[in-house]
Amino acid sequence: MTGSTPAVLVLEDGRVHRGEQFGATGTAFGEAVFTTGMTGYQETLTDPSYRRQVVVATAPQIGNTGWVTRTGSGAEGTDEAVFPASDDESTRIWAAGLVIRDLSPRPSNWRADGSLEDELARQGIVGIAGVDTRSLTRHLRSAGAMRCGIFTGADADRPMDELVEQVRATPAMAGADLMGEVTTAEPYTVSASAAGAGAQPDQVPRYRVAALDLGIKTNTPRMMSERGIEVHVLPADADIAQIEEFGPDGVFLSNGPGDPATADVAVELTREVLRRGIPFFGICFGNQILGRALGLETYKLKFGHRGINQPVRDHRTGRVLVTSQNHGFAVQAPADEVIDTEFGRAQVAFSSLNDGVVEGLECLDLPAFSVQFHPEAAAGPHDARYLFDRFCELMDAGPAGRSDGGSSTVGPEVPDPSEGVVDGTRKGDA
Ligand SMILES: NC(=O)CC[C@H](N)C(=O)O
Repeated sequence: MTGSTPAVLVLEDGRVHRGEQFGATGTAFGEAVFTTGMTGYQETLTDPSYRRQVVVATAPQIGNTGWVTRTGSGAEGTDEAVFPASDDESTRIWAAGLVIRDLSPRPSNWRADGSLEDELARQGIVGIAGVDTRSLTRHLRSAGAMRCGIFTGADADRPMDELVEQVRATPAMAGADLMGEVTTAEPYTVSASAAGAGAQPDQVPRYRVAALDLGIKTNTPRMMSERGIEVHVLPADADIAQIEEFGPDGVFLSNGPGDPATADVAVELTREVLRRGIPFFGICFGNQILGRALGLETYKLKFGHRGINQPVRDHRTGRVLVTSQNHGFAVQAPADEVIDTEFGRAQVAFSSLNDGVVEGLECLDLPAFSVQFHPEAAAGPHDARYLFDRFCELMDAGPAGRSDGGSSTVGPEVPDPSEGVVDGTRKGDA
């Protein structure tokens, strides 16, 4: 760390923290949000959901695990087998800036081939170290997440009113429509892994899924691939015709940045999926969109849930899961009652054990569910990975209303079956 360049973090309410610049020099603006993970900064920074957010790490020392970019072939019997993939959750850092207390003087991780500081500099991301992140976090908890700016070098000495004014001129997170900035330009396919769920090579893929990329993390298609799912990742503006084109067994909606209240197009698409009874799974932004498709509202949380140590209760099993989370908005729904929707009955299926916030939804008359937390768990505990298996079970049962049955417990009624309903067979089944 250079340590010689001053930097200042300025919040929109006028609070100021002075520190030292690290990573890139310059100016960064975004919503100041804190994350409680002790590890996992690489996955956090490269998660597209952090677009336009300045991440405050509550863990006091950051950088210890360096930066892991090298990818291996995964070939058995070689060193490469143990690091088949980098820890990046996308192709770049999306967070707008990073606020920490101490930067680790050098990484200590046999997998790392770079350092956090070098990577921030390389990607032009401004960091500030030497901040009392405990006091800052307490402030964000009581005052709420808010806009901020990091200014480095000579800018750090400019008159404070000017800096605060500059921060206040930046757009707020409420009302932000950001998924178009992070989604893939072109569709792509992640093939099913032959080893997936013990599948025989001639049974791969076991399922084909259309995944709408609202800011998808790399580990999500990977989790699906490992279960024998061929994942067709589509840009955020894909329509129902593009999805139906390849007759998927299921539709997936990813995590993503911004305010779910702006995601009208994805909400309408989800309603089309529900009308057709196609098995549906959503994560994070995808949960908020399913909520809205069912007629529920979303709202902004005061400071959100971020980190890899967030406790959640699975209402179906009573199990407590420690989960990875990153959300600033949530679905408004009654926790303990069945909700009547246009698409039949639905209910809250998961809730936060910290504050009771809705952490997941399920439809009772259609094969559709979603979670506000991150079962792909990158970086995070693996408690919730079984939810990908739950999605597979829904796909095994097939679409709601399928005439050849299946083992589904979901009701046979499809509220409004449209033409072109998928019949549960895959192209490869003929
Ligand atoms: N990780 C996500 O998908 C976040 C969803 C949404 N942008 C929120 O902050 O709540």
